[in-house]
Formats: sequence, structure tokens, C-alpha cells
Amino acid sequence: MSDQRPATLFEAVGGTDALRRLSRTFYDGVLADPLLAPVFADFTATHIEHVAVWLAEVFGGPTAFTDELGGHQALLRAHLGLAITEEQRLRWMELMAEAVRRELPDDAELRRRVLDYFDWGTRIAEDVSASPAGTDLGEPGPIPHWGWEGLEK
Ligand code: HEM
Repeated sequence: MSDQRPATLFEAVGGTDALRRLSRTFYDGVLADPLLAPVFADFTATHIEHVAVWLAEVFGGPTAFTDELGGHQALLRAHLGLAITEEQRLRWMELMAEAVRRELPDDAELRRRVLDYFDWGTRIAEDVSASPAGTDLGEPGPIPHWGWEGLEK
């Protein structure tokens, strides 16, 4: 990692506004995609903002998802019962990789780290989605943090 890089991925991507652009471009792709659009049948515009706020916190920015949107538990619960297939997860990753190319700074290391997070996170979403809505997930702990070295302890 270069010393010129900001300490957090949040700063490196360009903050919450950049994550909003990423989220908007990504969902434009999702809603136009025949494999994913049916999964997002209940999509509303707040979803774009909530994903941006989640990513801001994961990447070391403001803690608004924990403070205002229910934290880690709420995020996991949102995926219960979706029965996400591996094919759908891979399509999700393809569309996110395209959004990253279009919206994030042209920095290969930064893009790789961000996509590493999505690869990790989508596997958890797929896993959780196999359990029915309302399943008690216990206390999942704080929202994970992802940095230049991956998952931070
Ligand atoms: C790192 C991976 C992921 C992140 C960060 C993420 C983030 C989120 C967030 C923040 C919400 C709550 C939105 C809200 O409150 O409005 C949500 C809900 C949802 N996510 Fe994900 N998600 C991920 C993976 C996936 C995958 C792989 C799928 C399906 C292929 C998926 C499908 C959905 C659906 C269908 C909802 C509910 C939408 C609704 O309420 O209309 N997510 N996700």
C-alpha cells in the first residue's frame, strides 16, 4: 500500500456521495437485469441510500447504519428468505464490478479491495438468504470493517 493513500477505503472512494453514485448505478443495472429484477420486486429508492450508508460504515466512514438503520442485525435480516442462488450472486458481482469501474476512482488496488469486500459480503447474503424470513439470527456483533488489508479485527 502506498503512503499517499488515505487511511480508509471510505476516504479513498470519495466519501458518501461517491457511494451513492455507485449504489445508484448498480441498482440501475439490477433493475434492468432479467435474473435479478424479480429478486428486487419490492425495491424502493430508499434502498439506494441505505446501501450507500451501509458501505460508508463498512469502509470506515460515519456509523449512521448502526446509529439509525438497525445495524448489522437489520442488514442480515433484510436478506432472510430471499433464497439467493449462486448464479444470482455472481450476476450481482458482475453488475457491481461494472458500477465500480464507472463510478470509483481509477485505482486498481482500491477497486480490488472494494470488490474483495463485495465477494465476501455476497457470500454471507447468500448464506443468510437460505433461512426463512423471521429466523432468529442471534446477536451478529458490530458491523464489519473492511480496509486496505481486508476484514479488520
Ligand atoms: C455485500 C453484499 C450486499 C450488501 C452490502 C447488501 C446491502 C443491502 C442493504 C443495505 C439492504 C437493506 C436495504 C433497505 O433497507 O432498504 C439490502 C436488502 C436487500 N438485498 Fe442486499 N446486499 C448485499 C448482497 C445481496 C445479494 C447478493 C442479493 C441478491 C442477489 C441481495 C438482495 C437484496 C434484496 C432483495 C433486499 C431487500 C430489498 C427490499 O427490501 O426491497 N443483496 N441489501
